[in-house]
Amino acid sequence: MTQIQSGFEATNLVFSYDGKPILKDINLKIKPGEFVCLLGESGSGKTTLLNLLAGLTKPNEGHVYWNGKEIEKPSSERSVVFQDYTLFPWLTLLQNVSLAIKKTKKVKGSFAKHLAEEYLNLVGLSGSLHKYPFELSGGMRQRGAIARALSVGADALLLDEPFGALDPVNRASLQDLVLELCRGSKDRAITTLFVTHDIREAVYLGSRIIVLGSTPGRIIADIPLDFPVKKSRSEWFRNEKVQKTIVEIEEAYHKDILEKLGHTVQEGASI
Ligand SMILES: Nc1ncnc2c1ncn2[C@@H]1O[C@H](COP(=O)(O)OP(=O)(O)OP(=O)(O)O)[C@@H](O)[C@H]1O
Repeated sequence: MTQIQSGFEATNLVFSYDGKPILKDINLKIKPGEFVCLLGESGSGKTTLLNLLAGLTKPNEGHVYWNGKEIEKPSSERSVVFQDYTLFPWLTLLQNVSLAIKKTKKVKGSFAKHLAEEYLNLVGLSGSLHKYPFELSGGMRQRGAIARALSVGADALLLDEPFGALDPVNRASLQDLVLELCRGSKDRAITTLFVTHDIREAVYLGSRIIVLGSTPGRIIADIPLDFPVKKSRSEWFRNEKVQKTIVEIEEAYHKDILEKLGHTVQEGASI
């Protein structure tokens, strides 16, 4: 069955590991250019959902589409960035990114190198092209991973807690970089799914937030965001609307916990 909807679409998704239900009744559309942050407590199935959209896993029931075509396997159209740095340790930054370009775009080595340099410049790593991953800080390695993910021409970026291991300063700087790369350009809208445990990070980055409740994972809140333009970070976080949204999301978590303890919560109730 082919869907005409572009971007991501998941319909009636069910997923289990060894008979244990992990995701249930997931119906989700992510429009081209949307930046969706996925929150949910540990074990709620965030990585599993990301893997399904990446094509790394297949659903037991239901369908997952990218630009109207059923997702059967991973594709360079949808790049993934994990928390653990995934650069090849035996290659320099430049070689890591060039190799990805050569493999996916089938271009000559010299052109791949040129393109790789452009992407590494874009993420602020022009001074470290010939360094090996072990010579770089965690933040620099994640910049490299983002450059590599984008350099293959991906239209979708799937990021799984990419900044979870970074200190607050590096984390803030990487957040702004991702915002600029994914949401900054009108010419090339990158559809993004960003998994995080950090509500503030989700609110800062997302154009929409989805919260997964657990056992089994299902969508318990789907919140579109429309905030003022970000100038000063601290000022932005003091904004009343921003603060109200952070509280609303905390309440969604709380509601899920109440439900698990046996309290009645109306199905599909909005928060
Ligand atoms: N390969 C696997 N085999 C069996 N069970 C798995 C496998 N991968 C994940 N699980 C289980 O599936 C459930 C969901 O895992 P998943 O990693 O998707 O959750 P998560 O929300 O991303 O968690 P976290 O926030 O801790 O990363 C967990 O109970 C986990 O133990």
